[in-house]
Amino acid sequence: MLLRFGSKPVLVVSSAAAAREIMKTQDLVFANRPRFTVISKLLYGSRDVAFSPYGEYWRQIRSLCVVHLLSNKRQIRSLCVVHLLSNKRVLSFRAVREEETTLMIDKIKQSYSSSSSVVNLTELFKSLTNDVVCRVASGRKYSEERRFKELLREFVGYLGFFDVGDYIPWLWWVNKINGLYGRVERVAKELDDFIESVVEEHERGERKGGHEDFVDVLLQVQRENVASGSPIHRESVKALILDMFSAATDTTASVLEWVMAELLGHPLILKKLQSEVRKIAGVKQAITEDKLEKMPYLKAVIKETLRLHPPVPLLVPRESMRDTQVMGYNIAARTQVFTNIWTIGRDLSLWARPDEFWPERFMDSLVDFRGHDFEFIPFGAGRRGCPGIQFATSVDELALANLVGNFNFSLPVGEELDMSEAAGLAVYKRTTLLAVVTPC
Ligand code: HEM
Repeated sequence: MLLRFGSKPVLVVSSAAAAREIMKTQDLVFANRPRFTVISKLLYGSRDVAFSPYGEYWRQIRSLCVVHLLSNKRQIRSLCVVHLLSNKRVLSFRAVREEETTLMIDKIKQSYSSSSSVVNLTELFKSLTNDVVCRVASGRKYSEERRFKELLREFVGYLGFFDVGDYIPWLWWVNKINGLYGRVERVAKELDDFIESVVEEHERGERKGGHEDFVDVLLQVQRENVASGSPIHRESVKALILDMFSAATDTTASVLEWVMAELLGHPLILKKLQSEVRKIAGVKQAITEDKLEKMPYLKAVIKETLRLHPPVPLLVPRESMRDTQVMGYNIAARTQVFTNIWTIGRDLSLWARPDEFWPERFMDSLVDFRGHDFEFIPFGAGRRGCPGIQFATSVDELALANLVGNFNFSLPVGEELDMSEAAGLAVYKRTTLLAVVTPC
């Protein structure tokens, strides 16, 4: 569907065939991101990976995050072989994930042994993902620093904000007058102070923590590039750290929230999942990652959740870099593209019983979310596809296995399951997910 929002042409893609055309056949043409005023204020002029325009700078910082840095190019040359988000690197943070998952399980045990057996799962999942991401990114948790959490929440909220001035340029003043830009600048400044202190702490070598974290690696690469005469800007380092915090936390937590909501609404599926997990790992055991490979139903349950509740339902917008044609329609240069994967995931021509939560559809099926099957692209696809797939699925699978392996869940008495969604960059349940949790 081709629309016009003010002065901007906007293409909304709602079929797997059109998504394939945009993210595979013409991936290069649509590899740009539109420029958004609010995002630019928050992310140092879009110096991060997710919102930076397509080009040499984006290629460099993305490869810094994803592939090893052994390029012959002068700009970002490095002797260190790092894969910040590569499978190998993600595996190296296994101990962090296992420790934090065990802490989450202990918190639940404490709650039912002390007062109430009703647990706020939404809060628990946000804390888990926040703690894992903070430890991997900066070597420590900030659970006690409430202001940081509030700032991050405001920051993520603004990332999903629709700014009328981006579409109707002569209305640019509206959000200046109503104070929005002022609030955004205040959040950006406070977050910058915080991230700067994290970076300085690393530079002074004051950080305690066993493993080399994301900030260590970025600073190491920065030092090497200063030596080779092509420095990475300080603001790029800070934008990349913010990308980690914002792209990883809410998306990963939202999957856990939706999967548990679906399981509470489908007790037979929950039972089937529990029996798979307990058969492989035993009852009330701390489940380690090596066991997950033997749990195909668990993986199918997570896939089915991503199909029905993709955390980023319109993907991150793309922009065409030149005039082109998509499925016979003329598309002008600088057209914004939103891919509606929520609709594609429920397309009757692609999925049997599309509105039903039915994980069995993924058993013995080769359909996967890695960007090759365009009927199922919760992480996007192509050049701009999500580099955090392994990171997110490792956290979610481990947490889910431990939850259903250790506990039984039901809805609190008198509570109805509310499956409505709240708007935002990552789509959460509109209401908090509460559950009665009892030992199995
Ligand atoms: C369930 C969790 C997650 C979901 C559903 C998700 C989804 C997405 C989507 C839809 C995109 C845009 C893809 C496109 O334009 O084709 C994206 C981009 C991105 N994601 Fe994720 N993501 C998740 C977790 C993560 C994690 C854990 C990280 C980092 C540790 C991460 C880092 C990024 C980055 C850096 C980009 C921008 C890539 C670029 O523009 O080159 N994501 N993600």
